[in-house]
Formats: sequence, structure tokens, C-alpha cells
Amino acid sequence: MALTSTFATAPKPLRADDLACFRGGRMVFDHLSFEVKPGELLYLRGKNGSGKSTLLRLIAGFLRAQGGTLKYGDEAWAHGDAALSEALIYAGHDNALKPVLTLRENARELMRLMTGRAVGDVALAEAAEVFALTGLLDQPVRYFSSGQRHRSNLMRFAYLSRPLWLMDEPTVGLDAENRDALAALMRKHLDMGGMIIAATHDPIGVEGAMIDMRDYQPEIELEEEWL
Ligand SMILES: Nc1ncnc2c1ncn2[C@@H]1O[C@H](COP(=O)(O)OP(=O)(O)OP(=O)(O)O)[C@@H](O)[C@H]1O
Repeated sequence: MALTSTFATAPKPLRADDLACFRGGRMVFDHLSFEVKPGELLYLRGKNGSGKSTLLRLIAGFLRAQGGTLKYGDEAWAHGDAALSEALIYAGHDNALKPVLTLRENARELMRLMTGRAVGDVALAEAAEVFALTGLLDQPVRYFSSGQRHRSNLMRFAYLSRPLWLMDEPTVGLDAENRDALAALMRKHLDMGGMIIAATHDPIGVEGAMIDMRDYQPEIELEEEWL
């Protein structure tokens, strides 16, 4: 499978200590600690609303923590820190594709925004091949099915060369063949020393550690649930 073989920045361990996040008028999680080292995958599991996406968005720098620390190697991983955010690729629930642009134009624009560089046609063709998108590269994204859009959104992992992947529900809407392609892409990334944090309700078939977000719900939430 095609994949860039070196990262733009060297992978370093990501370490969270005692993280807390307040969102939507409540404490979503607190006392959350973990470490992901180069070559490791961490799954985030838990019921709807338990804070999986919130944690990914916090690590990506879109949200602030109300407590605790995040460190990437020896450096503090602070909200909005551009230098550190250059180490990661994030793909959330909403795809970041512009419907009027073709898939190729979307990929070029994302590459330019994220790196200031142009993506080569060969790299793009190889990335499209990963999720069987070759025939769609020059089609406007507005004509894509939801699964095709989702695959197009995931395609960034195959042409941007960054060590830390943050994946929110990456299997949603994927058929069996593309799930296998996703698993192979993730394995390849880990084999190269990359790191992945993935929120998912479904088994992906790639070995990894797991955080159950229910273990980090503030006590008051649990008490309310038990009443
Ligand atoms: N944009 C937002 N503004 C305010 N609160 C939000 C927002 N998005 C989510 N929340 C709240 O944050 C909490 C955690 O939501 P989050 O989306 O992180 O859960 P999740 O575990 O990813 O859920 P799911 O499995 O449904 O994707 C929920 O209480 C939710 O209501």
C-alpha cells in the first residue's frame, strides 16, 4: 500500500495527566490520564455523550482543558500551539470537504492550508488508491455518497505525513472492503512509529489499548444516573 514513509516531524510520546474538560454546561470528564508512545494505538470507548469527541478536539487544540496537562515529548501541548499542532492530523464527524470542489482540489487546498506546500500528483494518486477513490478524484464532492465523502475525508491520512492521528468514528459508513483498507492504513502508520487515538463504537481489527470514558465521568454524573 502507498504511504509516505517518513514523518515531517519525529513522533514523540503524548502524555495526559489529570485532564478535566467542561463543556455544554457540565464537566464532561476529569482525572483523565494516559500515554501514547510511538507505534501505539489508543481507542476511546464509551456511550454517546461520554466525551470521546471532546477529548479528541481538546488534543487537536480546538478546546481548552479546565485542568491537567498534555505533553508531547518534553513540550507542553497548549491550546492553539501552532508548532505542536503540526504534528497531528484530525478527522472529525463532519467532513471538511468543499462540495463545489473536486476531490483533487479539496486535497490540494487542505495540503496547502496545513503545510503551505503543494501535494504532488503521484502522492495524491497513491492516497486515492488506498480508499478506492481514483475514479472520483476529478468529480465534484457534491455528487458523492455519504460513504464516498467519508472515505474522501479519511484520505488525508494517506497523503499528509504527520505522526499523530486523531480519528473520530473512522469506520462510520464504510463498507467491509474500505474497513479493511482503513485497518491496513492504520497498521502501516503504527509500524512506521506513528501514533493513533481513535474514538469508535465498532471494532476496527487493529490491536490497541483502550480508555473507557465512563471511568472518567465526574461522580455527580454517576450519582444522577443511579437515582
Ligand atoms: N458543540 C458543543 N457545545 C457544547 N457542548 C457540547 C458540544 N458538543 C458536545 N457537547 C457536549 O459535550 C459532552 C460530550 O460530547 P461528545 O461529543 O464529546 O461525546 P461522544 O462520546 O463523542 O459522543 P458520541 O458517541 O455521540 O459521538 C456531551 O454532554 C455533549 O452534550
